[in-house]
Amino acid sequence: MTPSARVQAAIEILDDILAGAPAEKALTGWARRSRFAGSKDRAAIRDHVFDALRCKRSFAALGGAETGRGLMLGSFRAEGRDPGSVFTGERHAPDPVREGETGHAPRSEPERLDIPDWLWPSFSSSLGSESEPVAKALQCRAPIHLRVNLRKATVPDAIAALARDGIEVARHLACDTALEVTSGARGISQNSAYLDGMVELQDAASQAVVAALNLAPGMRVLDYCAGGGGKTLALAANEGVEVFSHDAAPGRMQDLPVRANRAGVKVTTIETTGIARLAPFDLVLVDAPCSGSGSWRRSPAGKWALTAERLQELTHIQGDILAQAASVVSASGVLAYATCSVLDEENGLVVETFLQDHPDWVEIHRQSWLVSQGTDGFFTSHLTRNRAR
Ligand SMILES: C[S@@+](CC[C@H](N)C(=O)[O-])C[C@H]1O[C@@H](n2cnc3c(N)ncnc32)[C@H](O)[C@@H]1O
Repeated sequence: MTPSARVQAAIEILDDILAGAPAEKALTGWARRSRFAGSKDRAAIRDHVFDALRCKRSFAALGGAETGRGLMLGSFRAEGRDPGSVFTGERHAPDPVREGETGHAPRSEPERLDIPDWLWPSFSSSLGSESEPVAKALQCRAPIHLRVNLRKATVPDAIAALARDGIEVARHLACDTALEVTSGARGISQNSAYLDGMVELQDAASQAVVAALNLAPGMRVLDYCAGGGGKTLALAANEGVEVFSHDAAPGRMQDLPVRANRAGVKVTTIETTGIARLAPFDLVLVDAPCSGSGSWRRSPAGKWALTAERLQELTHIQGDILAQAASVVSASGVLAYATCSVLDEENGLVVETFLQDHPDWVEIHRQSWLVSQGTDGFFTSHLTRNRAR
């Protein structure tokens, strides 16, 4: 496909997404209908679509309309490129730029930084002087990070194995096990280091949340909101730690046995009704459902789908889960709360509400990771009972 045809395809897919289709579904639907497109075409079109979704407000302003065409026009103008070279009207190319499709420069801070107006006060008060750098980082593509599974390889061995298959990486400062892919990223899931369980795809801050837990052999640990099991596997990579995984939607953990097997670790999956029988646990990790605002680079549609009502609902859910999970922590154990959100409402404020409602608990550790520092945005807080100190 020509560069122009790829842009035209992105315009059509963006129109589907703007009409309500989930991004992945719109992309796969287009690929199914367009068998002529090769893997490089599909990858380039995907990049166009996700770049436009990350910058939907500012591109719509620059392109003059919140349509697929407006967003793609805006993307050219944002880069200082003349859209005329691609919007030619030739075969498979978008129509030439029409009079009136002039657009305008973003007129406000949140429009320039691609944050919804309603969220800007909360976003900027949560992040203070980091608001602009974080919002700008959320406009860009996310790096690809790997976690070295220390059960299967040392970090230098994993780096060498990846290099043999043409994947170059650099160590990431956020965590000892974290690597950032610097070239060859597209081959990762077919790579032998990945297939042999030496490395897992996982954001460096997500790894650092687990590394910040003082895990020691003999501990019994419950991952209360395990989801697909990314943190479960990072927990289980610690020798001698017994790991249980739970999720209110057990179907989300369906791939976990296969992933654990590949990683060479043991994980026991439990239903909600089984938790009380196995309690108490030395450590309960609550990686709570949240806005995902720290990972909007990866899932940009979430930035535009979030509403004030949903945010408030999430804070209630987070508080409820934290209270449930606290009841299965041993007397001297730790309750670790985590979100991939950058918003105070979902982070410090949830912890403070919990501590007000549970005066026998205290916070012993709090840490945040900023999107502007090269990871997803993450927050964690470690809580324990007063008498345990
Ligand atoms: C942020 S995701 C977890 C991501 C996962 N820990 C990982 O590292 O890949 C939050 C998870 O919480 C689960 N969840 C929602 N409500 C819950 C509840 N009341 N109890 C336990 N899990 C819940 C969701 O099904 C979702 O899988």
